[in-house]
Amino acid sequence: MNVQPEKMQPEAFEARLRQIGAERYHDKHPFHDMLHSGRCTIDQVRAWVINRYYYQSRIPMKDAAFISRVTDPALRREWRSRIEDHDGRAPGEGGIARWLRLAEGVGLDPEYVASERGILPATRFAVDAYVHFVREQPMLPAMASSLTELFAPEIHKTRIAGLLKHYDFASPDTIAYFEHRLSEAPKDVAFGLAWVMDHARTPADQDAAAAALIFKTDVLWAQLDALYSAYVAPGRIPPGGWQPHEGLLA
Ligand SMILES: O=C(O)c1cc(C(=O)O)c2c(n1)C(=O)C(=O)c1cc(C(=O)O)[nH]c1-2
Repeated sequence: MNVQPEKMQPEAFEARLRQIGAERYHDKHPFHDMLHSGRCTIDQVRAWVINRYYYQSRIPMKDAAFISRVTDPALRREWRSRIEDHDGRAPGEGGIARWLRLAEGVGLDPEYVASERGILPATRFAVDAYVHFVREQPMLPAMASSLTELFAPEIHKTRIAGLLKHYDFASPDTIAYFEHRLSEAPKDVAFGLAWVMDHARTPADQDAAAAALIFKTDVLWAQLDALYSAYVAPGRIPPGGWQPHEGLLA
């Protein structure tokens, strides 16, 4: 006789999702250790800022892809604040503009950074995979893939403290991006988690949500692996990758 797998109770299911973060979130990546403890050179910080820009730039596109599939106006209304958080409501506002202020703070020309030149191939592949995932997968895994943000406030706090302590470029203005995320991310993820808990109605749904979260931790991890390989060890910058003298402020 076939034994049907049992649906996990809400507490156990949430614990399963949190365990994925505990084991796989990119706060454990050695590049983050270096960055937060002041062991990055300025060029390694610049490489991170340039590559991470690509992630930032694609987040509102993936949220727009998500919204484009939503039939419920209430869910669209809820989700669109994510796009506004990144794009702002006027030029110069929002997360992308704040990221470009960080770019300037580390001595990079924001126009160079926004041009997306010098992005590592693996960064592009990983980030594009996230956008495609959200565009193509069923709504439940698409939503669940954003739940890495459950773990983001802790890393943002560590980053704010670490950057302010160790790097001359760090000031409340240059790192304002992270301060804003401290209030934006918990609001988004509280909604996303409640929605996933509510809509994961079968064991297969729960498995799909967990797999989506694992996929997303891979998206984040792969970006840091690419950065580490190009700019830390072995220090092999792939063709087209940013070269440390490029894109600097005059
Ligand atoms: O600095 C980080 O470690 C980090 C991680 C993540 C994440 O967990 O995906 C996001 C962010 N930052 C972030 O700033 C952000 O706007 C964001 C949006 C999303 C998403 O999946 O919708 N993740 C993240």
